[in-house]
Amino acid sequence: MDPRSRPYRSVLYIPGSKPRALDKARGLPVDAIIFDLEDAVSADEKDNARDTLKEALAQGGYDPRVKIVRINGLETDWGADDARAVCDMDVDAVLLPKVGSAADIDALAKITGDLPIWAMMETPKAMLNAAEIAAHPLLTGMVMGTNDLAKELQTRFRPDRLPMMAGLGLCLLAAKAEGLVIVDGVYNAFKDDDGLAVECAQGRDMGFDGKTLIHPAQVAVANTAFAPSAEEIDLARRQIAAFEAVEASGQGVAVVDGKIVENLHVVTAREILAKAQAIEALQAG
Ligand SMILES: CC(C)(COP(=O)(O)OP(=O)(O)OC[C@H]1O[C@@H](n2cnc3c(N)ncnc32)[C@H](O)[C@@H]1OP(=O)(O)O)[C@@H](O)C(=O)NCCC(=O)NCCSC(=O)C[C@H](O)C(=O)O
Ligand SMILES: [Mg+2]
Repeated sequence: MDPRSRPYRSVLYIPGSKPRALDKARGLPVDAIIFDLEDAVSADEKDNARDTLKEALAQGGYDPRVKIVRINGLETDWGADDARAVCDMDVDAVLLPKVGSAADIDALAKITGDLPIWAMMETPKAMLNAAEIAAHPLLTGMVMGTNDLAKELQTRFRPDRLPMMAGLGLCLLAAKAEGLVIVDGVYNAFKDDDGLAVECAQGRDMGFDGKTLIHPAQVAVANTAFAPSAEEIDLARRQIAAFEAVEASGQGVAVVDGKIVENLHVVTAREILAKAQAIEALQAG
């Protein structure tokens, strides 16, 4: 199944150590959840968090959201135990932090077998090796780790994210070339809805499938930003209708709102409608 056939507008991190947040997530309208054992969990809590998460997932209540567990790196004291534990959890994928190369994905797959893998793209080495990481046969998704990337690049946080653009662009190219899901990094100021909306719009325009989030208050903004708008849906329908009409008369180019519509635009229009339908189905289900 094409991993991009499901919506990924909102992808919420939930600390695996927080039972209250794990419970809260059962009622949140997010498209996907990253159950976190890495940076949201302190060293003292790591082992307990693994057990707490295992219990929460066994209880269930998270479907139909996509369920992903972010483990600690395999070079840490906890990574291998996390990876073994994930094999016994009912999840869709395992997320490996600080991936540097395709060899890191191979090392995880030795433990997790054929479970789909997602990669945190958050180091300069990952940006430079994005193509080989994306081409790994078990990889189905990428998550931008913009906090770690900023740290490694020694950049300042800027609203336009100019210092990150090269890295974001390389990962987008790699993910799109391989048909992977790719979601944007988090927006740290979780009470600033306006700033979040600006960053979501930028990510959406660049081609990200959605945004990773750290707080329930961010969900609605991301869900709106990454869904096709009513205007986009209307335009897509009119483009398809106009193109089918000219095609029936033996021509290959239609004009809608003063702009040409060719076969390739119709492909995009159909993708927009399919995405809108997938979102509707998710909300209904
Ligand atoms: C940021 C927070 C520490 C704030 O927590 P808190 O003070 O508890 O917030 P609220 O009181 O406003 O919470 C209201 C209710 O919502 C629940 N809650 C809060 N956060 C979450 C969540 N992420 N998922 C589900 N539910 C959540 C609270 O439990 C309250 O519930 P209730 O009492 O029942 O009403 C906190 O939001 C937080 O810890 N967020 C997650 C932080 C995190 O995951 N960080 C790691 C990921 S970011 C990262 O690592 C990026 C990447 O690697 C990079 O490099 O960029
Ligand atoms: Mg990180």
